[in-house]
Amino acid sequence: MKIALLGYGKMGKTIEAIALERGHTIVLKTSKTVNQAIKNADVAIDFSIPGAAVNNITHCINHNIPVIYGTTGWLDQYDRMVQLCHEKQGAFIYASNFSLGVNIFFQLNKSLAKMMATLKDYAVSLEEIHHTQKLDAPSGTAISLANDIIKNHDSYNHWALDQNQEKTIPITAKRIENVAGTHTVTYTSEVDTLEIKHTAHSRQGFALGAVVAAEWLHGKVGVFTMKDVLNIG
Ligand SMILES: NC(=O)C1=CN([C@@H]2O[C@H](COP(=O)(O)OP(=O)(O)OC[C@H]3O[C@@H](n4cnc5c(N)ncnc54)[C@H](O)[C@@H]3O)[C@@H](O)[C@H]2O)C=CC1
Ligand SMILES: O=C(O)C1=N[C@H](C(=O)O)C[C@H](O)C1
Repeated sequence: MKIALLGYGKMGKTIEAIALERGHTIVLKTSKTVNQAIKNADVAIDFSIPGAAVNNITHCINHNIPVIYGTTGWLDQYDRMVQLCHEKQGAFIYASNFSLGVNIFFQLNKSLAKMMATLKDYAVSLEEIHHTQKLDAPSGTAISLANDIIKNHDSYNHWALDQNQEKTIPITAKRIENVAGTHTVTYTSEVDTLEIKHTAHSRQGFALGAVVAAEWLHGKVGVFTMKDVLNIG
């Protein structure tokens, strides 16, 4: 496949190495506004900045290029981009986290939330830890985990960063040098604590997942998720 890399930073470079290993060609790598060279691509993979989301996705969809979208921190525009994709019969996958491990963790989190929903003595909280260059907080993955708890546990209807309020899942975001991404979901009662945790050892898992998603999306029309790609859940 001919791949356009939108965002050629830490993730863009890791994806490039994996894509080349898997026999793909990189026809465009940009860290600025998308340019005309994108017309030669079979698929675009975007790991850039939140402020570029609407422009980059719109540009790809208008040029009929399928989009793998990994950038986090722009979800207020998600429904608008989904609508555009349907209107133009494009192809689009957004995932807050493309790694296989986290997508299994998402399933565990949903099952655990269903089990804990009847156990009113336990209070849930989330913690995410990332490297110090990260622009958004809380992480996209933490937001996905919180939203999945809200859908499956009737004691909660909101999440909030660093706030303890009624019916609200508190999320703590820590920034520590060189941490690729750690997410912990904790249920605490008077008598004990129950925790599930995912620790990324590097960016390899995110990058491999994004390339696998691009291979899967090639030739398809519609809006999909990593659940479709991995056939889980
Ligand atoms: N969904 C997932 O699995 C993962 C998502 N991410 C997300 O990916 C994004 C990028 O992460 P990193 O590579 O660590 O950041 P980074 O800062 O290393 O790279 C971002 C790059 O995008 C460039 N850029 C700025 N404006 C642009 C534009 N308009 N078009 C294209 N590129 C532009 C920047 O110059 C920079 O080179 C973040 O939002 C992060 O949260 C990161 C890891 C995994
Ligand atoms: O910025 C990062 O690095 C990461 N961002 C994603 C997120 O916001 O959840 C995924 C991963 O945790 C790494």
